[in-house]
Order: sequence, then structure tokens, then C-alpha cells
Amino acid sequence: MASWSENPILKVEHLTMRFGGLVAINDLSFDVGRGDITALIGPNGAGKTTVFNCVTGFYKPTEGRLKLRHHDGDTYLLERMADFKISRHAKVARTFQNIRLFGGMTVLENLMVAQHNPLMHASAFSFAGIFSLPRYRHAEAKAVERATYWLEHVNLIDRADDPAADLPYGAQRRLEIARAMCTGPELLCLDEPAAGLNPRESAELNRLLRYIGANHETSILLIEHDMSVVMEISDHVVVLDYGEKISDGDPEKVKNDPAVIAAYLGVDDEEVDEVEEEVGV
Ligand SMILES: Nc1ncnc2c1ncn2[C@@H]1O[C@H](COP(=O)(O)OP(=O)(O)OP(=O)(O)O)[C@@H](O)[C@H]1O
Repeated sequence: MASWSENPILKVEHLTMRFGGLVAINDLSFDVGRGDITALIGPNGAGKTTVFNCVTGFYKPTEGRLKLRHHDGDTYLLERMADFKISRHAKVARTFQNIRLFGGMTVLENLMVAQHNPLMHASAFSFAGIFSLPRYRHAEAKAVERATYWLEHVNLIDRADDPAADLPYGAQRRLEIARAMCTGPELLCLDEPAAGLNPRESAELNRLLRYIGANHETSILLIEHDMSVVMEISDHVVVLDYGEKISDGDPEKVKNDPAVIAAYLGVDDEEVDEVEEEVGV
């Protein structure tokens, strides 16, 4: 049995999402393995972002179930939860296709804002914070420690006091991941993390994602168009086309799957043999 079936953190079961007459996702099922890097790929309009939006609670699925199980065994049915509860209680964090940092705030402040919930709690919703009581000071020190840890791991510690908007594009992408990691997620959803990166930045991103997978109890689900990134770092690849799953397996299996080649090259099933010959599979 595949590792992702043996120990899944997320089970997507019979997910369907309709927008009026348009079926964006149709009866989709797949598993995300605990500790794995799982890539969701497919041609434009295949439904990848819609899956992300269902997992993170931005959309309520028309049908289906999204079952998330933490490493301590706590289970959450995401399709029944409001989006803020999905991030806070189910511990699902995400980044977006377009960078959404607070550009006017410093790099460090961006990571402190991400830890707003525990800090507000520790401040008893301002009182303990205003009077700087020990429990608030302790929570604040912990938040700074966590932010510093991630700034070191994304190579941005030297830029901690600079406005986030002053960072180069690739560094902003890494800061977004650091910000998501500051929330201590069990599942990290990354929407096209390698988009717009140069080869050096892309290699740095790969290293960071592998580090997260190996050293933290965070599983990663990512959407990515850059096949070199997908093939290099993924443990598991799920391929969508027109809202349906057309392939699912390790990168090697998926890379050689005629249905995937056909979907990417936009040919009919009957032409697959021809295409395989052309690409030398
Ligand atoms: N809010 C919405 N209302 C109506 N249709 C939508 C909505 N969101 C997505 N769709 C449609 O659902 C289908 C899947 O879109 P989606 O953005 O999930 O695809 P994608 O695989 O992420 O594409 P891309 O790689 O281009 O980002 C598309 O036909 C899209 O137009």
C-alpha cells in the first residue's frame, strides 16, 4: 500500500464543487500522506486552486468530505468548519499565488502578526499586554524566538528590520512560507511557491521545503506548474484535468503516465501513443 494511504493526514473523499452549471471538481478522492510533500498538478483550469479553497475553507464544497487528522489523533471535518477555525484549530496554513505580505511592516513584524492569536490570548485581550504582565512577556518572547528561528531558516535574519516590500521577489516568497510556519501548521498549503523564481531561488525553496518536511510535524500540499520543482521534491503527485483525477502516484509513475502526457499536451486519448513516441517515453 502507498505510504500516503497508510498514514494520511488529509483524506479528500468524493469532493465535488459546482459553480452554477460549471463543475470545477467532480467526485475527486485522494490522500495526502503525513510528512510528505504532495503536489497537485494539472493544466490551467483543472481545478487545483478550487481544491485548495475547499481545504482552507474559502469555499464550502457542494459535496464530499475533507478529513484531517493531526499527529495526536484529533480529527477535523474541514467541510463543516469556518475558514478561521480551519486555520486556528485544524492548523491548516496557506500561501497564495500572489504574495500577500504586509509590505509596510518589517520582516519581523510580519511574523509577529502571524502569531496574533496566541499573543492576544496571553494578553487577556489587551489587559495583560498593556501592563506587561509576566505571562504576556513570556508569550511575546516565545513569539520572537519562533520568528527568529524561521528568519534564520529562510535566510532573512539580516533583513528582519527592513520593510517586507523592500525584499526581492524570491525573498518575499520565502517570508510568506516563514509566516505560515510561525502558526505551527500540521498542513501547509502552498499555491505555486516557485512561480517567478530564478533557478537559484528555486533551489533554495526546494531546500527549505525539504527541511520543513524532515524537521517539523508539517505535511505539505502544493500546487506547482514548474515540473522540475515537482519532480525533484514531491513524494506524491496527484494530477487533475477538468476537475477529475487522471493520475496519482510517485513522481516517476506520474511522469510516465500517458494520460498525464496527453492532458499536458492537450491531445485526445487516441493520440497518446503518438505523443509518447514523440516525447520518448
Ligand atoms: N468562484 C468561481 N466562480 C465560478 N467559476 C470558478 C470559480 N473559481 C473557479 N472557477 C472555475 O473552476 C474551474 C477551475 O478553476 P481553478 O482556478 O480551480 O483551476 P486551476 O487548476 O487552479 O487553474 P490555474 O492553473 O490556471 O490556476 C475553472 O473553469 C474556473 O473558471
